[in-house]
Parts: sequence; C-alpha cells; structure tokens
Amino acid sequence: MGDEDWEAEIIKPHMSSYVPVFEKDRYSSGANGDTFNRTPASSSEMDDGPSRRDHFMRSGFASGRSMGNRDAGESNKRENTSTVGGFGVGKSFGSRGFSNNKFEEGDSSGFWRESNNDCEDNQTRSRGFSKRGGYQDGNDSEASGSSRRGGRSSFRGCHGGFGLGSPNSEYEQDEGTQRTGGLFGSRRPALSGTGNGDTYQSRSGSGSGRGGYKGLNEEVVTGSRKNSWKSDAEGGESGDTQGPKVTYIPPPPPEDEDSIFAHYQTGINFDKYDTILVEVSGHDAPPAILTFEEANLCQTLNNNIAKAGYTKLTPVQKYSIPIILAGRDLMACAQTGSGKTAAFLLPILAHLMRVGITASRFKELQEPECIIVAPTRELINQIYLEARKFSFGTCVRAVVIYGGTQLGHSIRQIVQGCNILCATPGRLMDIIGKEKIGLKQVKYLVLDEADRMLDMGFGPEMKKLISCPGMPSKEQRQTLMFSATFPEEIQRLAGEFLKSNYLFVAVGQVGGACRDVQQTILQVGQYSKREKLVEILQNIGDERTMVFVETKKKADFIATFLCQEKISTTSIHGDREQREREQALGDFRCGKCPVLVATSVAARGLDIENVQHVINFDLPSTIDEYVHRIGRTGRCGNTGRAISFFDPESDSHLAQPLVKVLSDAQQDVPAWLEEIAFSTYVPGFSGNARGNVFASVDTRKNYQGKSTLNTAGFSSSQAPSPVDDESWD
Ligand SMILES: Nc1ncnc2c1ncn2[C@@H]1O[C@H](COP(=O)(O)OP(=O)(O)OP(=O)(O)O)[C@@H](O)[C@H]1O
Repeated sequence: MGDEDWEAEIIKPHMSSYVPVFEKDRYSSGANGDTFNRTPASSSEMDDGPSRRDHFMRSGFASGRSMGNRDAGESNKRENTSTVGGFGVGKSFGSRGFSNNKFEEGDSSGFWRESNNDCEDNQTRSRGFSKRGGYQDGNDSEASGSSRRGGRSSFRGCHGGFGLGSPNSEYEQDEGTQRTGGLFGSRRPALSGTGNGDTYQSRSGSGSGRGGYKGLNEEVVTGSRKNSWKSDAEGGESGDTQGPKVTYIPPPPPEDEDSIFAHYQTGINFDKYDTILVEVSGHDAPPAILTFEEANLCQTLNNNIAKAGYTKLTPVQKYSIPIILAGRDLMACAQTGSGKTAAFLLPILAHLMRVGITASRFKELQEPECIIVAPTRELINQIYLEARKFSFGTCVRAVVIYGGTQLGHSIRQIVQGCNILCATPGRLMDIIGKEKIGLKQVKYLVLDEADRMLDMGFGPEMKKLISCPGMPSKEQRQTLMFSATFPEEIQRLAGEFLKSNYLFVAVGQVGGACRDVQQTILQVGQYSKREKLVEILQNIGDERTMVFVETKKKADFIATFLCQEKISTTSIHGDREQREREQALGDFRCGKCPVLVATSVAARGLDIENVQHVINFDLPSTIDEYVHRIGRTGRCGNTGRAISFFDPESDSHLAQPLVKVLSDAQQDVPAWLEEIAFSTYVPGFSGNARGNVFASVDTRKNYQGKSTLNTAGFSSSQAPSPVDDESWD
C-alpha cells in the first residue's frame, strides 16, 4: 500500500509482454486524443452540563458464533462459469488470457504493487483538477493495466482526451460537461464483459473524453473555492467546468409491490439483539419503545412495515424512534446490519405524515423537508429505496440524486416533487448551487455513516451544507447522525451540527464488530495472498463473497486474476463508471457473479442478501473501516464469516485494535497476533478508550467543556485522515 513504486514495474522489459499488440498500438499512437505517456505520477463540539442521565439496559451478549461451518476440506470448486456480467472471462480471458503471464509469487513485479493511489484522489479533492489527466495514473494504470491484463478485451482502457463538451447550464439540454472525468479525461481500466453481451463496453474512445475517471469531485467538491458554497457547485457537475459529459441515467426503481417490499429473512440471532447492552446519554431521554405499536405510527406506515417483514424492533430502533419523534437531535451508534436506516426513516415519515408536507410537484421550487446524505452512491440509492418502500402509498415523495449520473436526470426527479431528498454530498451541493431546491423547509438533516460524513473527506462539504443560505440553523432543524463507528474526534466535530442537548445512543460496544460475524485473521505475506485467496474461494464454492482490497487498480487486478482462475468475479470501485458499478452490484446481488472485489467504496452500509463471506485481501488502514467491511456479512441476525489477511510488514499498526475488536466480539485471538500487538504496543491505547483509534462512549463524558477544534472546525491533528479516499465518492 503505497510502499512501492509500481510505476517502476511498468518499464520492466518483461512486463511489456502483457500488452496485447492491438491495445498497445492503439494507446501508444495517441489516437483519439489520448495521451499515453508514462510520466511518473507524483505519488501520487460540547460543553454540556455534567448531569447526564445514563440508561443501561443490559445483560450479557451471547456470542453469535454458530456459524454455518463449511468443511475446510470441501472441494466445492466453482464451476467454470464464464463471467456473465462481471469480467469477461469467456472471450476476454479465454485463449488470450494470462496464460503466459502468470504473476509470479516472490517476484516484486508479480503482484501489482501500486503507490497508494488514494493520494491522487486526496490531491484531486484538495486541489481540484490537479492531476487527473494526461499524465495521471490513469495513464499509468493504462500502461500497467493494458500491459498486465492479457485478456484481450477484459480490461480496456477508456479513452480520455480533453473533455471539451460545451459548457451548458441548462439541464433540459445536454447539460454539458460534468466532472465525471478529470479535466483531461483520464483513461482508466474498464471492464468490458464481452463474453456475455453485457454493456460494459463503455469506452467509445471519442475525444470527448467520455469515461475518464469517475470524478471524486462529484461528491467532494474541491476545496479551492471553499469560502463560497455556491461557487463550488458552479464549478462542479453543473457543466461550467470542462470535462466529459455524464449521460448515464440510472434505471427507474421497481414499481411492483413485490419488488418494492422484497426483503431477506432475519437470521437465527435476531432475537439475541434483545440482549445487547444499550446506553443512552444526554438529558431527558424519552423511554424506549418495545413494539412498533408503541410508536403510534399511522396505518399506512404500519402496513408498509408489515409488508417489509418487520415484526420486531431492533435495539437501535427501540431507542431512536421515540427520540426522533420527541424532536431531539441524535447521534446513534449501533452495530452493522442492525437496522439503523429504518430507525431514522420511520419516525421522519411518521412526523411528515402527521404534520403534513409542504413540498409538492406543483411548486416551482422544491423545498424538501428532509435531506439525507451518505458517502457513496450505492448506499444513498439503497437508503432511497428504503424510504420509497416505507412511504409507499403515502403522499411523501422521496428522491435520490448522486454523482456519476446525468445532472438533468437528477433535476427532473426533484422537480416532480421532493419531500425526502437522498443525496451524495457533491451532487447535493451542485443542485443547491443551481438553486434547484430550497432549504427553508428542511426539518431533518440525516447524516448516515456520520463519522465518514464528518471526516476530512466530506466534513468541509457538510459544513458548507449547513452554512448554505436558507438552511435552518441547528436550533431550528433536527439533525440525526448514524453509524456503527464514532471516533471521539469525530464526535466532537459533530457538536457543531447538533443541538447541545442531543442524545447519544450506543448499542453494544461503540465501534464494535457485529458478533454474528466469525472473524479469522490469517498471517499471509503479500506474495502469498493470491494463492490463499483462490484456495479459500475454491473451498467456499458459490457462496457470495466480498473481497476487499486497498486500491482501485488492485481491485481490477484481483478481479481479473480470479476470472482467470475460473471464479466468476466482478468488481466495484471508484474508477468504474456508475453504470458499471450498478451493473456489478446487480450481478453480485443476483448471484450471477458470486465474488465481488471491492475497495472501501463498498465497505459501508451496503445491505446485500446472502453475503456469507468477507475477505480482507488487504486490511484497511483503520480499525473502524475493518468493522464496516466485515459488517457486510452477518446482518440482521444472520451469521457470516470474515477472513482477513494480515501482513506483518504492513498491518502491524492494526494488531492492537484488532485484538481488541476480536476479544470484544468473543472471537479467538491468534497468539501471533497478540505477540505483534504486544511488540507494537502503543502507549495510551487502552482497551476501553482505544486511544485515538476507537471511541467507546459519548465523548461528552470525556471532553466536557473542552474544545479542540480549530477555527475551521476540522482539526487536522484531531480528525482522522480520510480512509482510502480513492474509493469514496
Ligand atoms: N426491525 C426489523 N425487522 C426485520 N428486518 C429489519 C429490521 N430492521 C432492519 N431490518 C433489515 O435489516 C437489514 C439491515 O438493516 P440496515 O441496512 O438499516 O442496517 P444498518 O444498521 O444501517 O447497517 P450498516 O451499519 O451496515 O449501515 C436490512 O435488510 C433491513 O431491511
């Protein structure tokens, strides 16, 4: 992870043999305006009173470790299926695959070592269009990608060139350029599933630069114009900035009731939720409710809840629903997969149904009563579908907008009426900047994955959002924050968004891993990882598995490698076009591709049925991210397994927090891991406070009266650096 100059690899003579001749010619020719050079990328608040009433509902927690064990020796080898929709195994990898290009273990070039290209995105976020373009890693990746991907059309570089679509602010028209590509429309790997007739072949190679990198700036507006809430948006996807057009219009959501209410079964450990310790801190917290009936929701809402298969509240719902209904601000922390989405949606909908809505499709300016933000496109879309499900048959209309899609489409959705606006930050700011929505009616501001929304990656955007003209002050709106993890420093930052008497709900160990996930840590060196991965996947058979890697390029690489190994695989990461991302997720959801290789873009919030395994091919840089990643399995009382490759060379800093997370979740802790943890002892790290790594309590208890914020509110020394920014939207 950033420890090696992989750029150097691409100039190794033997690597050039990976370049299929036609690809090489095409790219090196500079045709289509592509620049295919190999210039090395430059590596790349709460002074609240002390008397807080703490509620403790407790009993022990039974470990949910009754796993559906698989016989380790089972040779349930995956069928040699051609990858339908994922990577074009069939034609793509068939005869012209990697046959002569085995990635040699122990060969430093054997693995696709990359500089941590998070850097490039960090830079992009902070400097705008600094280095996306002709010279950037896209080229490098192209070089390495095309040179290492033997599959004939399995991974095709997309063609950038200069995105010179004419600026055009009228969404009704072709809204001009959006920042889906860098200014120069970098090329990047593309998955072209030629073997199945899917639509992955997106690279037209036109000079419009279509398909450049997907443009993190869509969600994180660059900081260069940080004093102007509007100018950011104007310089964003609005089309005022040159860049390739984004024409993708996502398919409409399902209309039939069966699809809208489709859900998976709660698992055998669902009832064990009742035994989880819950702590509520803050003054005058309303009592928890025990049943949906006690929430006193309207009949339509109750019908929808029943149709969704919900019969019993989860702990976070028992506490959050009455708190939100009482009009209180809330910061809620509950384990992954325990129903946080419904915990905020249901009371918001109940309130809107009770007081009535103001926004209507007949108004020229849409003024939503609720804005929900989440860090990734897929997650916000999932939240929207939940909002749509629970509001079914009501007058409340939810709308979703996110980057990577046609801006005009987003605006058209809004003008049809918008009460609940689900949005990723960049697209939201763009729409606000275009004055397509008014903020005066906002009663609820929800930050899902709030710790992520407030860290250095998205925090400044969120600050701009609450400073936008018309946005009600925190005293006049209700602000709700949800996550499975809440580092202390982020909790302190959150105070700026919340009324001082907000309530803090902690379900179980704050930041703790879901106990329904059986966690295994294997010591695997960098060069043995692929072999180990294949071995594990072959034993797993066709059970749905998410494989997390640290960088986008590695995601492509590993997915390609697995396809070559006849394991149907697809991938999701920030360099894929939105259409491709949605296709990949769809193929994974339906089981067409039982393996999904992902960067941390898929680590948070995604709720996919039947994900039985999570494999951390690369461990993430923080323990919180680890908790989110493994939380893609073992959801809603179901059991799951997580296997993580621990490379002492690069992961030692995680040993201590890992030991803590494992033991808190009553998992076996390998002796070797304890030894590493001991030898890398970090003074100040304690099991309870987790030092800077992990919050365990409402920080108001620890930091009453103290403020460590700098004037900007985002202390670089306090706030964690963004996790794997390359993967986030
Ligand atoms: N009371 C309930 N009864 C049955 N199913 C529920 C209930 N509440 C939520 N679920 C289901 O549990 C699954 C997980 O819920 P959700 O995605 O809201 O979890 P989460 O806590 O937000 O997870 P994460 O931390 O990963 O974002 C969803 O499929 C949801 O429909």
